[in-house]
Amino acid sequence: MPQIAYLGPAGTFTEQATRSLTGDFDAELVPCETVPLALAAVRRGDVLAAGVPVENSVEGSVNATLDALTEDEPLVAVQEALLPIQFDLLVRPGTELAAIRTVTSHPHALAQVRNWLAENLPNAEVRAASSTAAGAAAVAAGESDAAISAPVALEHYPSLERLVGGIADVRDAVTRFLLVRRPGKLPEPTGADRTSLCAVISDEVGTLADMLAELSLRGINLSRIESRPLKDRFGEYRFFLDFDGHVADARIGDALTALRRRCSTVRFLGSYPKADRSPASVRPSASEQAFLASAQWVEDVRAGRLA
Ligand SMILES: O=C(O)C(=O)C[C@]1(C(=O)O)C=C[C@@H](O)C=C1
Repeated sequence: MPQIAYLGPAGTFTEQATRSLTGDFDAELVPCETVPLALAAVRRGDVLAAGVPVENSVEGSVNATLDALTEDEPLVAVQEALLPIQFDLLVRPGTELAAIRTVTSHPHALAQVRNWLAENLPNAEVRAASSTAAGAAAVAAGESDAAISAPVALEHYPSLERLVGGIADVRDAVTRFLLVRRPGKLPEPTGADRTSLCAVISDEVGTLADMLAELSLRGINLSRIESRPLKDRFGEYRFFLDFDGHVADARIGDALTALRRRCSTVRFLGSYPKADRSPASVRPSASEQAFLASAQWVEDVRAGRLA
């Protein structure tokens, strides 16, 4: 049975998302303490794939994931999942709100309940945990009074109880997760795909605008752009781009060819079906047919068949 790593321990949102991402096949889920450790297990070949959080509608990108995707051997995303996010406040039985002195969770979770904490636990010390479930484990071990956790965590920590449920500063918050593997056969195009890549451009006038123009000229819808520092070179960045379409689509292949020429580094991070299955809207001049017909025309001109 294939093994799939995820940000653990059991009871995280990532575990829930990874279960839905691997719902089509039998898999053994392997918890890892951090996203970089989960991705390292994939790179070593210890596991087939890893489920990782990549972006939250409230708090933005999960930087640990973006960095770990690009700072070592290439990996590619093959599937994505969206999960609605609301939190529970878990405590040891009998703990009242007024008695809570310490509260712990994953920093991304804490950021999504900042207002709730300010209103309801203004004097509690807030401590970062490696995941929401690690926060629950800390409460079970008596190391913290309360944890901001995923509702599923209670199943794994039956010694705890839910003091407050449905906590969220922003209703309808969503986190996007990816199933990531070593490079290999890509998922087939579905007409409702997303392509992710990371590009490093030179620090010169107009290079970012030029890079984005390569997408817009081909009618490609950019859904996300994010920059992360290169770390070893102050003031230089890598850009993470998500856009509609599959690398097998003619307009995407054409845009990637142009980006490869323009950027000092391009890393392909995958083409995979979008979780919401919303089809890409493609204008007629960027359709497969238009690209094929125009490539054929150039071939005919070059061969002397047309002028
Ligand atoms: O700690 C967890 O439960 C996670 O799965 C991580 C994570 C994240 O990195 O954003 C996932 C979803 C929520 O947005 C909060 C935390």
